Amino acid sequence: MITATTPHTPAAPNEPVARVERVTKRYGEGPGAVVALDDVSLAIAPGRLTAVMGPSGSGKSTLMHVMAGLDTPTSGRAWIGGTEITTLGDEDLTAIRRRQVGFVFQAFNLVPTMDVLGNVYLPFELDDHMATDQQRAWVHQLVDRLGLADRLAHRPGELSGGQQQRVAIARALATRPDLVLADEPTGNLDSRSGAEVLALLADAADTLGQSIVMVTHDAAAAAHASRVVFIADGRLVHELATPTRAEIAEVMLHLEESAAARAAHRAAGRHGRLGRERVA
Ligand SMILES: Nc1ncnc2c1ncn2[C@@H]1O[C@H](COP(=O)(O)OP(=O)(O)OP(=O)(O)O)[C@@H](O)[C@H]1O
Repeated sequence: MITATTPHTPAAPNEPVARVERVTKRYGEGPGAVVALDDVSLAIAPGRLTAVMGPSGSGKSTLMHVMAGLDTPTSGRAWIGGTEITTLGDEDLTAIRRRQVGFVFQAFNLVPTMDVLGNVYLPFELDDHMATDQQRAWVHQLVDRLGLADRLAHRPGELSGGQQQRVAIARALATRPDLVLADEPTGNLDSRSGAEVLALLADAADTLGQSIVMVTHDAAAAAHASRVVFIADGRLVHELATPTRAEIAEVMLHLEESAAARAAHRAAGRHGRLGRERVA
């Protein structure tokens, strides 16, 4: 078990570490516009692993991007900790992201020319400050716990996919951010490495109090979460607390069937219109 030695100022107890309120995101204008998020409100409680699930194209990545301040909503508001990010300029937004948010991506996104330690220390460098002694001690605990201690001088190309993702997790946790956002973190891993990575993320939430939001298609991955929220057609439609894999799979099956039925219905409408236009 890791014990944190780095002083950390967490979000106020029981206050959400991130929140969106009545967020809508529309791409394009007129009849071709796509509503990726439709009046979504969600608060992320501290110290938990929260999974966001939904059929393809349901708005999961858009939600994550709005929560991280990587994308601005068409309407509605978003907060990281106590700071409203929807009103911030680019510079302040970048600073908040660097200090308060860690990212884990499907494709690892490590710097190929840097070794493991260089990659893990990157958030400090990007934020233009040297890690303090306490932060260094913390990083060393992390790399130990993540099983990377004997790989510190290796470059990403010399590591397995699972090891690369563990480096990405160490990097995301290094600054003890308020929130870690993980986008399909096991999407490029075999099931054994994927299960290891998920156990590490769940452990980071359980034993370090790290707040993590993970977007995933995979019911087995989401079953590591203490809360699973489901999104369909840009709306939050359901949520489960500490669900089993079977319970998650059942909800997903239902949502995917509904999404397929809606798509078929829309396609039939389009064909009907086209047919009528041809006859006219
Ligand atoms: N930049 C964009 N321009 C236009 N439409 C977009 C853009 N980004 C996303 N969309 C549309 O918004 C909707 C939601 O997309 P999003 O990527 O958030 O879904 P998702 O649930 O993450 O999908 P997947 O699971 O397939 O990655 C989709 O219909 C998508 O085509």
